[in-house]
Amino acid sequence: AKETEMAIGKITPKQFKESIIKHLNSTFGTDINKASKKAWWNATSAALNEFVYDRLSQTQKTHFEKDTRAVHYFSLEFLMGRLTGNNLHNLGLFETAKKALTELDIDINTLVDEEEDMALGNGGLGRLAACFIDSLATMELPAIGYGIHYEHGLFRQEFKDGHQIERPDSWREYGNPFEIRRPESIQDIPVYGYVETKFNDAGKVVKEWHPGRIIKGVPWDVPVVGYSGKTVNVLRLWESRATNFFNWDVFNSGGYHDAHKENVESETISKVLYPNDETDAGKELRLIQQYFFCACSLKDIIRRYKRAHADDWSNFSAQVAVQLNDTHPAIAIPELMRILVDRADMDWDQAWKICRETFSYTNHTLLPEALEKWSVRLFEKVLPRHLEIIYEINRRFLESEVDAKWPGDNAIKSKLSIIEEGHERMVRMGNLSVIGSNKVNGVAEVHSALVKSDLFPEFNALWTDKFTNVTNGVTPRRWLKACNPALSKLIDKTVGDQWPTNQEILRDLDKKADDAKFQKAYMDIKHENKVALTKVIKELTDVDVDPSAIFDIQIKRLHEYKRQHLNLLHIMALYRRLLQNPTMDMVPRVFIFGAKAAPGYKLAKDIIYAINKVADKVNNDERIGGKLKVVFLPNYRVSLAEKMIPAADVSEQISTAGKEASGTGNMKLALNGAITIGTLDGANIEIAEEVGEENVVIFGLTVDEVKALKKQGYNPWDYYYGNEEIKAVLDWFDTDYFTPGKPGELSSIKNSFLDGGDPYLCLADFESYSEGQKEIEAKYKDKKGWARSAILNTAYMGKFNSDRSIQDYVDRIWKLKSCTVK
Ligand SMILES: CCc1ccc([C@H](C)CC(=O)N[C@@H]2O[C@H](CO)[C@@H](O)[C@H](O)[C@H]2O)cc1
Repeated sequence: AKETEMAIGKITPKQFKESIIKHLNSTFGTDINKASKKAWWNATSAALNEFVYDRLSQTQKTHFEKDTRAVHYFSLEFLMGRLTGNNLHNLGLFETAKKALTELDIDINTLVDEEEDMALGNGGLGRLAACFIDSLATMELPAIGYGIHYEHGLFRQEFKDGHQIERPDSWREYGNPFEIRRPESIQDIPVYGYVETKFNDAGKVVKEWHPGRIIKGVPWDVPVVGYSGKTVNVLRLWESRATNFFNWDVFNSGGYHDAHKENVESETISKVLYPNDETDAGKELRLIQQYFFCACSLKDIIRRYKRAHADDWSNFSAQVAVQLNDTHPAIAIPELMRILVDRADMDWDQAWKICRETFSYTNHTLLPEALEKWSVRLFEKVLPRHLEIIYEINRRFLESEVDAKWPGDNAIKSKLSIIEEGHERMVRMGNLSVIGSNKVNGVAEVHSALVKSDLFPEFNALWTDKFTNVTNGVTPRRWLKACNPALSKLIDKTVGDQWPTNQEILRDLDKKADDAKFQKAYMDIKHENKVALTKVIKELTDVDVDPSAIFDIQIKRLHEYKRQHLNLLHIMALYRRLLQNPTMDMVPRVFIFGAKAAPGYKLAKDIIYAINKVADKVNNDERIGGKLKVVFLPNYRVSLAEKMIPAADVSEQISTAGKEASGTGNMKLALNGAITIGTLDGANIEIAEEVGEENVVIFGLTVDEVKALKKQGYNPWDYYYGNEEIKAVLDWFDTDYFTPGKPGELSSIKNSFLDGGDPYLCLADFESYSEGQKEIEAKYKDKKGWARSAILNTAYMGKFNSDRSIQDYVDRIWKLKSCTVK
């Protein structure tokens, strides 16, 4: 350990260079003169892994020796992005590697661009999981992330004539230096089949599940390097493989394909990530994905527990906490019950007690279409024994706990029941998660309040202290230290370099908020980052933008409730005002978008097309003198966000109030000095509280006003006929102005606002939004005032550090202790 400590801190660029060359030669069998950039990246990663693996085994050894209680973060998504840069920074080796590579005439920034994103997630939920495991390791908390080792992550997005085209992701094509295959920990997972009811010789009913197929689960470990490299935890991702490699009997009887069929089907389980964000597809394979990784993970946890506790289950929930990242892993609850009751022959009540003490559940969305419900029929087919266990959990819950509080009240019972009656009986994974967990939390104060008042009011009445809030956060290591090195260095010089693990230190920057010298240094860095982004924009879209214009950025998944189409309406209104008055005094503005739409989400794809068509027209319209530019960067992902966020002046957080559970992009953009224009939704409310009303621009209806307007009946036509600008802009969609020769190609957008009922109240918020944008313009013109606000946003983002979120989980839910790894 001593030499590693020493080695990490003390290795010289020269020694690191030699290590890179050694790995190039001996690990990758490549000669220095023939090495490709990919080879240099692999060799550099191998050189840094020497330190990672050492700390990894140190950490595991220590946790085992101290038999530490640990949290297990169950998530179907981990949106990790790239790891080379992050791991170098967290090991304190980035500058060393930079110098070593420079001596090899390699620019570290181009080298890290060789790495494919580990895009094993859709958006907020998946990225939050990645930030959380970074914080858990940095805070030296024993933790394991559990998920699926998808062969193909989130699709690659290309634009063809402005339309989104999906291409398969192949992150592992060139191998991945940051994963270790662990064949010694393979698990066998049963699915399908039927349940036999038997009586054991004590006359007790025993349930025997005869599975129709066994799937092999192969774990891949991705080291999670904490900042300062003391603790290296694990992210264990399960790959599905077929058990019997080849069914010779079927083959010999001439059925080659059938012989192989089973294999193919088993392997498809971890083949690809479902690209739906906030919309439940309800596909059989998705349910099997959920069960597969939960069953593998629980078996893995129990194997580790038994090493220290054999068959004494009494300490299980004291040693093991499992966090359910939304309802996607909720099947873990009946799976643990099956293991305890059917396999460990435990009586129901004791087993149920252990379950509830072990599991806790985080809700990330209120959208009805995102709440998972599986048909009883499908459950019967895929997981017959689990269905029985769910029925029993439900029966005991309704008959004891619900009836105790609401005797004979069937209405309440049907509301709280895990089973939704009706022509197609459904299993409500949200209700199961609440019933089977000791704690339920939302991800921002307003969201957690709505989870109690709107989503689970009866459960809240039944178990008030079960519900809590943990406002999201983001890791300042990736989202400031690594992605904005120039600003990091300025901060180091100003308040010292301990802020990556103690972000409250940034608060002291507020003393410099009005300091002209510091303002200049701070805004010069913003400008440099904008210049860098103009190059990326040119490379990806061939559009030239002026780095002195306002960079107004909206980056997130494409969804109606996030209202990228409200942003587009305002852009079209601005464009129209400019056409009517080209000399209009307007600070040049570049509206920058990044967003993927779920492949099956038509209107979302239409909105992407519309933004691209409007962009083409506006960007090539001489009459407006380049005052307005619109840019849609393709294939928005973590590594692109790291290039866009440091260059942002304005952060668009314009969701309909009550719809965005929290948001985390809002935190990253504010941390990097962007001024938020947003609604009082999700964490925007807490950001405004922390940075001060004068350092953000709030507009639009509040949560309660949205509810009131919906209640009284919202008619978007009133705004169409009531606001001439809205009418003109909407009518523009019907013409072929933006789609020459193809009138009406964009009409689906207009229709969604009118006939479609404008469900997310874009027209109702348009005027307030437009006023908000004028306020942004006015603020930007006051250079000193703007610089002050930007600096204060960076200074006051301490609350939104994922370390603070994790500390809240530790204090309120997990009751975990940190463990120093010598
Ligand atoms: C069943 C399909 C599906 C897939 C993913 C999801 C996620 C819960 C969607 C998601 O990513 N939600 C986002 O979670 C972030 C982290 O808490 C929040 O900051 C965002 O507001 C929320 O939209 C729902 C439904």
